[in-house]
Amino acid sequence: MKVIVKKDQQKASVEGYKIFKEAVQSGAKVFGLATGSTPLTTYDELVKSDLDFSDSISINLDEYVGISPDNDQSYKYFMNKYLFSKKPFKKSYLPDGLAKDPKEEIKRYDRVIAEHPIDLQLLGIGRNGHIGFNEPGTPFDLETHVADLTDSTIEANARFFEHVEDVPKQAYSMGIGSIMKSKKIILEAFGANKADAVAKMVEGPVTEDVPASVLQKHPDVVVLLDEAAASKLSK
Ligand SMILES: N[C@@H]1[C@@H](O)[C@H](O)[C@@H](COP(=O)(O)O)O[C@@H]1O
Repeated sequence: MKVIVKKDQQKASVEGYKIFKEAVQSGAKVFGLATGSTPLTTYDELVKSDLDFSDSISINLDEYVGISPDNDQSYKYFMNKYLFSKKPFKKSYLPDGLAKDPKEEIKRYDRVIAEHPIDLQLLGIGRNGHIGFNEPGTPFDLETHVADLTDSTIEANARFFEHVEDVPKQAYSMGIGSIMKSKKIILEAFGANKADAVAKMVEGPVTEDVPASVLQKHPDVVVLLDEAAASKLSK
């Protein structure tokens, strides 16, 4: 794992942008994308740039179950608002939160990922070390699945909803098995409330209790941090 610490989120996001640029220049065509507040500033950098994704594919990590794409809390809505409307891709894939048959939807999404191997995957991290919606205890070899969100994730995401009861309890998530097949991975984490998860991910044992710790086993991961998120690393 290569760990890069910058003074603040803005400066770290410029590094994120540079990694996207290098990937584009070396022919990357499939980008794995994430939602949450963390990647927003990196998306801003992409939007400002002259990078062209009109011949590229994006595949998002996850989507809430039971939420329609035009609900402003859906991840589809989020991606359209912050990235796709300003920087279009040839084709953008997300799980369909309203799919009638979840088993079929899981198969469909696994096919999408298999047909479009991810060149560069962008990740955030949850306070409990989750990536995508792979919560603690999720087997490392799992592919797309419906995840039950933990109470801490529901609480963390409640800030985007009017009431905590409105936060969906389940989500489709790309599995760790698929994430680990990405050629290159950037994990971004900003703010003091991510410092524990970051220290466990980088310096702790590789364990399903801290899903992001699996990244220690991937050959090409860049961890981009601000100083607050790096504050519990030993060096
Ligand atoms: N499924 C998403 C994750 O992909 C994201 O990394 C995490 C952290 O979000 P934030 O970046 O807002 O802290 O939240 C959600 O649970």
